[in-house]
Amino acid sequence: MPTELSPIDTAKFVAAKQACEYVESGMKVGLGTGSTAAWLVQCLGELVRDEGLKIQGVPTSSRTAKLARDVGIDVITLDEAKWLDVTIDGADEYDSELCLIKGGGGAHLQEKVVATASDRMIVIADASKKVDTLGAFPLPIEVLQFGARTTEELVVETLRNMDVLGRDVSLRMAGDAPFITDEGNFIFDLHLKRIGNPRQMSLALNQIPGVVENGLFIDICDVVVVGHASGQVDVRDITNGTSEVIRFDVQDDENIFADLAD
Ligand SMILES: O=C(CO)[C@H](O)[C@H](O)COP(=O)(O)O
Repeated sequence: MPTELSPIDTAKFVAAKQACEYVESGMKVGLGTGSTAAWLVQCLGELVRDEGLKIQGVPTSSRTAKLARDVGIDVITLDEAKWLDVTIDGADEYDSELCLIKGGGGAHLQEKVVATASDRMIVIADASKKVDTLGAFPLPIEVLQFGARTTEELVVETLRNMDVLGRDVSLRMAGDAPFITDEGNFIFDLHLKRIGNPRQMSLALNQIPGVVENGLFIDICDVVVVGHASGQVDVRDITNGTSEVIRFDVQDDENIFADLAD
């Protein structure tokens, strides 16, 4: 583990570190997927190993499950947990109402199931994820492999009536083959450029039978924790309308990064 991080990793790391404040011993914690969530899992692992934090983690992907086990977090399934105290995850975009686009890492189905089964969802992000209007990031939808081409036609048809600026649909690939999710499904990325009405979009997409779940998270996220390369972290909680600014001293590697050094 490097003790010096790039500006973007510093931003992700300080957001993840601050989000650990929401986690207490005895909690069941949803563990997100992606590069920002990976920092969170590492920070929590450190607290488990060195400070006796006792949590049970519910991962949102096979990747996160492996990382969580590797860092010493007690991993359980969502069915074992039934309900979670908090889920902490990254996002591809968030707007002022904390509506999100997720699924850039192909895990939004499990992420949405886990976040919805939690008392609180905390998003950790760098400042580049903030948008005025969702949609510049392609919206992922997870679809059944069965009849995927027909589902694509139905998606294209549905988009005709939507307030968007682009309507291209692409099958997500992993090299020469389609990307396959942990649930064995395909992902279509919808290149919409601007989503005028995310709520309507989410409902319309989920009505198509072959669509398993779309990557819009609406009324799910409670708090956003935004890290900056300077070490500043902005916390906004929409459940109580509070905002807070925290500053980590990123010059002092001993203080901030040493925990993570091998
Ligand atoms: O939704 C996700 C994975 O499905 C991620 O949270 C999202 O893609 C953000 O990833 P990163 O933290 O690497 O920017």
